[in-house]
Amino acid sequence: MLDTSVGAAGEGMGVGHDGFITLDGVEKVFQVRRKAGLLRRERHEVRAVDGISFQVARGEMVGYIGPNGAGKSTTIKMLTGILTPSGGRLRVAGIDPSRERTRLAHRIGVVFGQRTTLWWDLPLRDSYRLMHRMYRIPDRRYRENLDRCVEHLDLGELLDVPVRQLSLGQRMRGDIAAALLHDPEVLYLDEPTIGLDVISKAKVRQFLKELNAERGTTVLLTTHDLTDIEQLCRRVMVIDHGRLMYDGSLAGLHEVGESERMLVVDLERELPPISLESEGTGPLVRVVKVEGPRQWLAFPASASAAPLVARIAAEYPLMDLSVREPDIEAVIARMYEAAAP
Ligand SMILES: Nc1ncnc2c1ncn2[C@@H]1O[C@H](COP(=O)(O)OP(=O)(O)OP(=O)(O)O)[C@@H](O)[C@H]1O
Repeated sequence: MLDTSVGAAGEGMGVGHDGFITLDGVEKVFQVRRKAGLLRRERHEVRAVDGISFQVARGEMVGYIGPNGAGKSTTIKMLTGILTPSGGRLRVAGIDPSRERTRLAHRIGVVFGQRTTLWWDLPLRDSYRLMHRMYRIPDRRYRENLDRCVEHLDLGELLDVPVRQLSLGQRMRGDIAAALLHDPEVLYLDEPTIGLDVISKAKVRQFLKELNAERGTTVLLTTHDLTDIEQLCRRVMVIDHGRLMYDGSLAGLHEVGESERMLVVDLERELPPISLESEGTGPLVRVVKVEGPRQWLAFPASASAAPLVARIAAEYPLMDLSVREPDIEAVIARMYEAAAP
């Protein structure tokens, strides 16, 4: 197991962030029973979160990533008070979530991408009205917040549609609005862009950026999409097997993992492999595959794609181009390899 905070120098090392959200040695152990023979079942422990400590300052937007089963959702559930930690100390805005869950609920918003907090049979509008009453949101504030969400999340045409009839992407936008109607100071987003098309993803990200800039909302974001992190978070924490493995910048994580991003280039015609050299440093890209007019070029994930795109556009007959992020599992696997003796 790697040490915690393998992070990049300087940024976001888990120190120096005053603690609006504070975790100190937090643990969550589940007791499960599993089959051990035809009739016998034995008890066994799952350490979903295994002694995690970090602080998030007010107004920060932090990515919280890791492979499946790493302990991300369990952490978020403890931060909302849904689950009680088995050990350690946890505070959100000075509140112990599991002891004062209702008081905390007025100050936080939560979006679980895989599940909805909306009423399945009701149109969005009615779900929002119920929240208006539940959270006792002043009328004017409610209307302003709803208008803003409707505009930025494109909900106008969806307000009278029952939630069960919405697509996953539409439902997600509806859920994000629901989490924001009461002006939460902290927003937990668990896979908020899952199932969204490229345009909806861009809209949601833009909206979150504005929310953070204008209202200073603190955001903890769990995602499998590294582009979410790249565009929203200066700081990323990586969790694996319930432990904090890294706390720093995304570029730093790519450096530690020596990961690569991929340019997928569509040329006007079939051509020999693209070659981009730079004086002194040698090749800037590595051609991984050529299939007719399409070429796949790998480059270090910590480098900027913009100058490479500009060079390709200037030197080759370019039709189309996209950038693919490395997946989180691959980055983490390389992190382990890099740390192995
Ligand atoms: N209620 C529960 N009872 C028993 N085990 C659980 C429970 N909830 C989670 N776990 C286990 O705890 C571990 C962490 O799960 P968690 O859902 O927090 O992971 P995750 O990082 O959110 O994963 P994913 O990306 O797949 O959502 C997993 O091994 C999971 O099976």
